[in-house]
Amino acid sequence: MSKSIAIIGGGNLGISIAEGLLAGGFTEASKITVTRRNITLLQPLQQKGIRVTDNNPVAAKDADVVLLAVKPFQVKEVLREIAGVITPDKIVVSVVTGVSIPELAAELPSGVPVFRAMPNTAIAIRESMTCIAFHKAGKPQVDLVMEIFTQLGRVAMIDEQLMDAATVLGACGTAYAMRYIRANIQGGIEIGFDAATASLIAAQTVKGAAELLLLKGTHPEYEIDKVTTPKGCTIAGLNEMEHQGFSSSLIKGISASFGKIQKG
Ligand SMILES: NC(=O)C1=CN([C@@H]2O[C@H](COP(=O)(O)OP(=O)(O)OC[C@H]3O[C@@H](n4cnc5c(N)ncnc54)[C@H](OP(=O)(O)O)[C@@H]3O)[C@@H](O)[C@H]2O)C=CC1
Ligand SMILES: O=C(O)[C@@H]1CCC=N1
Repeated sequence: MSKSIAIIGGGNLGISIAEGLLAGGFTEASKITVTRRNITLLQPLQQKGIRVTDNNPVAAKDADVVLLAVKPFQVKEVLREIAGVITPDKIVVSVVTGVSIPELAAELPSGVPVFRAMPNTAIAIRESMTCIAFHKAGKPQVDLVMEIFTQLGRVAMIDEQLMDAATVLGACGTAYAMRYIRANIQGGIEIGFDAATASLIAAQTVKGAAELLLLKGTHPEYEIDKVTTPKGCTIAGLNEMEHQGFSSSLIKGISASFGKIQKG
């Protein structure tokens, strides 16, 4: 029998997860419930057969898996609201940034398995990178959470202490990649393409480069060596990018995002 899942907080990420779960066939639409206070914004999900409500305890009571996708400052209030219906046979999964498993578990009855997962918005098309951490969960619960997220992209099991780093590299990373692609589009237009053609070339080129690494397991520099003809245009462009601080600016940006999470 397929599992039921309640997504508490149907915003950007909550909706993306619901869409991904539906597309992946994890469970039928009627077994997915999404909550938020302003449920009119969930109508597109409702039209797909997903249940929507503003009643968190009712949604959580009916679910095998309760997935928390509210903003960090909202999560404790939500947990207090649903704690009474969370029994140890349920699994709680939080995608909330910067709230630790002990902080989440402190608001719940003892014995409830608590997971943190850090996906990104590509979960809507089942191409997420999701890092997962847990304390004190049994194999069946771990297997179920893995099953959910492997349908939605790739998964890495990590120590919870790396969750902030995972947030930066995996979740913020989608925005960094978009900015890189946008810059390519801007450059592409400057050298002659219309915006639509530049967008297609930039996005598919980045996708192909990523697939080379994922499918072949090679190092980026190995693939770069194959593109850089001696005295050619690729190395001229790459070196100019590095003179302008390309890699350094990315590393500093990643570090700034990480610092921001750790400050709270
Ligand atoms: N966006 C991303 O790429 C990623 C986000 N995250 C984390 O996921 C979480 C959600 O982020 P994101 O989706 O971007 O944020 P959003 O603000 O888009 O979504 C949060 C949702 O929670 C709902 N909400 C607020 N209070 C309640 C409540 N009491 N009961 C039910 N629903 C409630 C809000 O709707 P309403 O006001 O109508 O109730 C809103 O739709 C955050 O903690 C974020 O750090 C993690 C990884 C990636
Ligand atoms: O920007 C943020 O704080 C959240 C965390 C990861 C993606 N969005």
